[in-house]
Amino acid sequence: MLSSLITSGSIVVISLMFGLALLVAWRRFGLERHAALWAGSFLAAAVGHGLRTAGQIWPGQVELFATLACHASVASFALLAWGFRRRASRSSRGVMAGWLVFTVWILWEWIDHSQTWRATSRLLTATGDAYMVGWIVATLWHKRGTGALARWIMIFYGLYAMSVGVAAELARPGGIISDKAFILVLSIGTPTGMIGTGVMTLLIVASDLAKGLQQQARTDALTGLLNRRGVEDAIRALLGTARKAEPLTVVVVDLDYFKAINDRLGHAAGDDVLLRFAQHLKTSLRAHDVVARIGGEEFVLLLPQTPRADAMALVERLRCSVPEAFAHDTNLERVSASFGVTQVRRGETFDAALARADEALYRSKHEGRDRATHA
Ligand SMILES: Nc1nc2c(ncn2[C@@H]2O[C@H](COP(=O)(O)OP(=O)(O)OP(=O)(O)O)[C@@H](O)[C@H]2O)c(=O)[nH]1
Repeated sequence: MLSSLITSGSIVVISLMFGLALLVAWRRFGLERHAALWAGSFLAAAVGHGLRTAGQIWPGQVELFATLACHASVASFALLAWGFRRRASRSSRGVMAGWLVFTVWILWEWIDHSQTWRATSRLLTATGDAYMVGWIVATLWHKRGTGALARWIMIFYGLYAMSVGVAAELARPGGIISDKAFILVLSIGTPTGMIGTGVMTLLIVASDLAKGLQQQARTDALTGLLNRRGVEDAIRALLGTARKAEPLTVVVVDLDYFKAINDRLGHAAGDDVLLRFAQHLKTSLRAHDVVARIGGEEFVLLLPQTPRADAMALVERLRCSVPEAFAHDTNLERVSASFGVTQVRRGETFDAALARADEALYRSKHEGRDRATHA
């Protein structure tokens, strides 16, 4: 009695700790809703195992507590699966439908209260848990990294849920194993599965946070384009192909007399022009071209597989389209941009190519702006 109280009490503490850790992470770091659902999953598990513990303390109510614990277990797995579906932006209808079916079914067994209701409820709970794990594994099936680790942990958890179902079946009154043996399976498997899942969800949360920060570090906050660090990463990937003799063009673009826009209309209007200009660049280029903002009103374009003649034709079209893009805005005088264009040479660093493109841009500015120069 004491040892089983200690076991179920420890499971309550473990699930509470993971639930609270996820809840705090969700609130503190402004995480997406799936983290809250996972926190809910562990808190529901804590409630479920709390009810089991309560059943041991008040044996008179053991059946009521046991059936409520079955509901809490299915709810816990359903919330976990719901979190995974949400994180992957996939529909949770299958999870919800399963949750409803198993809840009603377990409730029905309780109301029916046949001789075998308890064993059947246990079997239903284990099947419901395994069904939810099935959704999680299916959601993670093609994921790499932490997704692959999570998939394996969940496969083991699913196998464990199934073994609980089998044990429940074998422990039916008159079955070949005792109720004690069934409880033993639960006491070993549940804390193991709980710790595995808890560590896994926290790892996923940490890895999502790290990815978000990396993304932020590479992104320009105003325009959402890549920033200087982002473009350096992009060029590193592209230079590999440029070395294989595919022409890679670097273009530096700078808005003309931008200071005058700021001075006349204010900084917010200047920001709006930068944002619209960024969108114009993005929509004017091909999907595999790279657009980045590396300074105040200075942008960089990387045009892979684009030889000099094609690059100059493209840049010329772009240059002519800039005043048109702002023509409808009566507050603005003619908006134009200057361009410096160059090809990345074999074995050359990005900084060297950028410096040459900058020199070409300087010449465009010096020769009257609203023009493109190749270097
Ligand atoms: N609104 C806004 N202005 C910025 C931002 N970053 C830099 N600037 C402003 O951009 C202006 C750039 O001015 P200059 O370097 O003289 O360039 P310009 O007026 O465009 O002149 P040319 O480039 O020679 O044609 C400065 O007034 C900066 O304060 C920004 O994020 N938002």
